[in-house]
Amino acid sequence: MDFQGTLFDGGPATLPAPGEQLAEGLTRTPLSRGAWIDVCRNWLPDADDVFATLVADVPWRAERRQMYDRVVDVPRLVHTYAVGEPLPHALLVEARDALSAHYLPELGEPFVTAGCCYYRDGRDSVAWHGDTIGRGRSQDTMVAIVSLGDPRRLCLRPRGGGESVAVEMGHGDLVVMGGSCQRTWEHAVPKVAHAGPRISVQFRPLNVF
Ligand SMILES: O=C(O)CCC(=O)C(=O)O
Ligand SMILES: [Fe+2]
Repeated sequence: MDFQGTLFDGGPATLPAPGEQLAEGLTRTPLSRGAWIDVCRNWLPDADDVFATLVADVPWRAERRQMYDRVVDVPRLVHTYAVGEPLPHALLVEARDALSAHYLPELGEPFVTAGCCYYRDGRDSVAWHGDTIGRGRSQDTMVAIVSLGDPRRLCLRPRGGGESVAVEMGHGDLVVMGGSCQRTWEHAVPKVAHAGPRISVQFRPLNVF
């Protein structure tokens, strides 16, 4: 597997003071129509250990069905941790709580669910969609993604047409889609010719899917 290890290997498996660390490390890119993305590189400590634990311990199931606002082809494995369900790694609890604390003034509520997706190789992908099953259809919200394993591109394009943008999501990186992003833009993780395994953990507020 050729993803880069973290700087934190062997160090204490805790996040630095969340507000401080996120406030310093995040870069916000405004998109059009009130959408934006925040990116923080190398955010999650011990990403190697979290990745290995998730591969082994998450009850992965195949997903290939209708989802979001249309029928999309979804070749990847998934599992969602619902509200109150224990997460499979302590660092994910820390990450979720750090995100909730940092974004509370803007979001007004905590992140409470964790959707996990396992892209086994470059053939696994998710097609263009917005997370619009719940409140994301009509309200501003946030979806915070922690990426583990091989880097993959998150592509975003305005609904109804326009130029797309792409963010590389690397091992331990944090990418947050916010504002109107779920309803005014779409996102996708396209297939690529060569990629090793990648896991995405998406933290969402209540009733955002
Ligand atoms: O793989 C990712 O990071 C994005 C996944 C996604 O957009 C979704 O599951 O709704
Ligand atoms: Fe999505």
